[in-house]
Amino acid sequence: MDIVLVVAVALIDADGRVLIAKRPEGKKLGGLWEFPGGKVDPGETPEHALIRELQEELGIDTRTSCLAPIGFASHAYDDFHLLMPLYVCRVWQGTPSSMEGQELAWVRPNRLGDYPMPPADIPLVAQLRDWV
Ligand SMILES: Nc1nc2c([nH]c(=O)n2[C@H]2C[C@H](O)[C@@H](COP(=O)(O)OP(=O)(O)OP(=O)(O)O)O2)c(=O)[nH]1
Repeated sequence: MDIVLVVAVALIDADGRVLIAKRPEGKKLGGLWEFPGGKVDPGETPEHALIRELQEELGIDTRTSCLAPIGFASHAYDDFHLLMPLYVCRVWQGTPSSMEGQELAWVRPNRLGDYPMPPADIPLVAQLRDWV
């Protein structure tokens, strides 16, 4: 089974809320809420992949020193094994807005359970709640 490396980030605003984005309907895991991020390209560091994804998806800029790793998901999907480090980030430039049409939501950590997320994310949400 291929291991796919995906990086994700919990952006946390001044009120302690976390940004999640809704995966488009019709796609794999469509309609579920996820942390911003995506696949790490060959030759790319996880941090640079995340900085790139944040520019592409949300139109914001951050840097490696503003990314703190807090845990990871290791989850067997039917067709691949997901390895996904989760970072938190509290400092960025710009205002996150949906560049790719995904619905966005700022959510208190204790309300994340109201938003259906991919199975890989469930243990990560618990780790995030402990951390925030
Ligand atoms: N960004 C992100 N991806 C997640 C999360 N949880 C989770 O299982 N994933 C999965 C969904 C996708 O299979 C993969 C992310 O890759 P991607 O963002 O490039 O995915 P995609 O669906 O656009 O691409 P693809 O799988 O259709 O090729 O990781 C999460 O919280 N954030």
